[in-house]
Amino acid sequence: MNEQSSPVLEISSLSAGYGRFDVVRDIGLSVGKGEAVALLGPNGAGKTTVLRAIMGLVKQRRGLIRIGDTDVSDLPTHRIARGLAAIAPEGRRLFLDQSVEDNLLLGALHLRHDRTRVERLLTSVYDLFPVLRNYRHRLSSFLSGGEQQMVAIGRMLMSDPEIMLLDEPSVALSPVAVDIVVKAMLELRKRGASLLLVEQRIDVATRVCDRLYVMAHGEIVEEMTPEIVRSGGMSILNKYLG
Ligand SMILES: Nc1ncnc2c1ncn2[C@@H]1O[C@H](COP(=O)(O)OP(=O)(O)OP(=O)(O)O)[C@@H](O)[C@H]1O
Repeated sequence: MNEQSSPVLEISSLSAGYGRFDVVRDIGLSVGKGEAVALLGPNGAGKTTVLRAIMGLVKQRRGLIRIGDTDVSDLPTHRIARGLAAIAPEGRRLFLDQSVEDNLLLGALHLRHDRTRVERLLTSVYDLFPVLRNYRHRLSSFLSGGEQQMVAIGRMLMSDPEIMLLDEPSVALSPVAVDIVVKAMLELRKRGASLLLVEQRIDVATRVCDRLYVMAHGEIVEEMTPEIVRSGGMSILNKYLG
């Protein structure tokens, strides 16, 4: 993390899970303002659960989650989604029977009384993904997987959040679409966004992020930088990722 900036997201001693079971335990991590951080790990390690806990989507959670100056540990999802955190979830979760623009506007529901701001945000999404401007009135079901991922990222941007959470945005996409998504994340970084990216692809995580946390069996087991990965850390990552 950039030493000068105070973290935009700070998690300490987080345990969370479903039913009676904690699937993540004693998680501590931070994301600085303007920083991009990756959560890597094998299937079932608990990465998505950490993102869901930040959004308040996992009922059973203990520990501290702070976004900016706000303790969100006990806040309901609809409060967190009002500009504190937003997620581009695994599987995208679009309303496929709705147009591209209607899906985007769903991200800005809490801003609907500020039409100027909503228009500005829409413009910024269409500048990031120009193809969506052409498809704005098209049903989302007619889009390719890559285009649907753009809508999911765009919907996240529409809430103008302090921290953006992306859950495996590269999964099941063509190489060309992965490249577009990576370039979009790099552009978001240029715009000053703070990102927490769940990834299985080490190449995507190292291209986009300043730091990488590795999760296994519900715990954070390593923290490294892309430089460390490139200078020998790959063998450590392979131990966990297979
Ligand atoms: N809604 C749920 N109810 C019960 N258990 C769940 C639920 N969602 C996830 N789990 C379990 O929690 C554990 C962690 O899942 P999670 O989705 O957080 O892992 P992940 O690291 O994101 O993996 P993947 O890459 O496969 O998505 C898994 O054992 C999973 O089966």
